[in-house]
Amino acid sequence: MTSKEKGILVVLSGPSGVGKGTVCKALRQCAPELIYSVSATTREPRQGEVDGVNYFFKSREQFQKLIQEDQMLEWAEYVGNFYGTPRKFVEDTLNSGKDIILEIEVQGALKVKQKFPQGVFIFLLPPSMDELESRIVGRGTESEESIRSRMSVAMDEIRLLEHYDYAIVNDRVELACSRIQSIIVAEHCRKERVVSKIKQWMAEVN
Ligand SMILES: Nc1nc2c(ncn2[C@@H]2O[C@H](COP(=O)(O)OP(=O)(O)O)[C@@H](O)[C@H]2O)c(=O)[nH]1
Ligand SMILES: Nc1ncnc2c1ncn2[C@@H]1O[C@H](COP(=O)(O)OP(=O)(O)O)[C@@H](O)[C@H]1O
Repeated sequence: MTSKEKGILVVLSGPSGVGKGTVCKALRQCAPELIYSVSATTREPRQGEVDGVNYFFKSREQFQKLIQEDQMLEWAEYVGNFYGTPRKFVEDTLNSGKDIILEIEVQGALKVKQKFPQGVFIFLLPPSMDELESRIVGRGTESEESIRSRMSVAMDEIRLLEHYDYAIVNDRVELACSRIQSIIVAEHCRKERVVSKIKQWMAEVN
């Protein structure tokens, strides 16, 4: 009997405006087999965002209830709002052998790392801090106050890069995308991932 390999949990973090959402959207085209975790948040939907697709939009009370019921794999407060990863979807996806990507901020990523040290942690960097600011401003979704808050936490986030396995500069979306794909392919080839299978072969031979 062969036991099913679990999927790989990939965490993608990076400061606001670096292009996480854009790169994930591009990844959906070039890596359709990758599953995306949809987070819950208390922030207001932006224009065009759809409940259940971009986020599960929740009131603070609903969000607190999810935490109390232990339905969150991790959660964090970011610039005045709560964000969290629904636990069951992640666990079910990994158990079914599929890879899943979580696009989450650094505090949450560190909590995930405690629970899933075998996860793959990727940090997306901007080509420069000036370019980061132009991207947040250029997106046109944030108030001046929100832009200031996001820029002020950006350096603190980048300081936590040491906890990640990989750093990718998002200079061009297609390049960032293919770098992430390459990382996932390489992680699938890690010898640790096939050890259990080899042990099983050995047991069958003996
Ligand atoms: N910890 C945690 N962070 C999340 C989650 N979902 C999104 N985030 C992060 O929350 C931050 C703010 O997200 P958002 O309001 O969509 O703003 P944006 O990053 O400027 O597009 C980003 O760093 C996201 O990666 C989650 O489930 N958990
Ligand atoms: N490689 C890139 N080059 C130029 N602009 C980019 C690049 N990646 C993303 N952008 C732009 O930067 C802005 C912020 O991207 P977004 O994906 O919303 O960032 P995040 O999800 O990290 O907050 C968007 O207007 C997007 O079109």
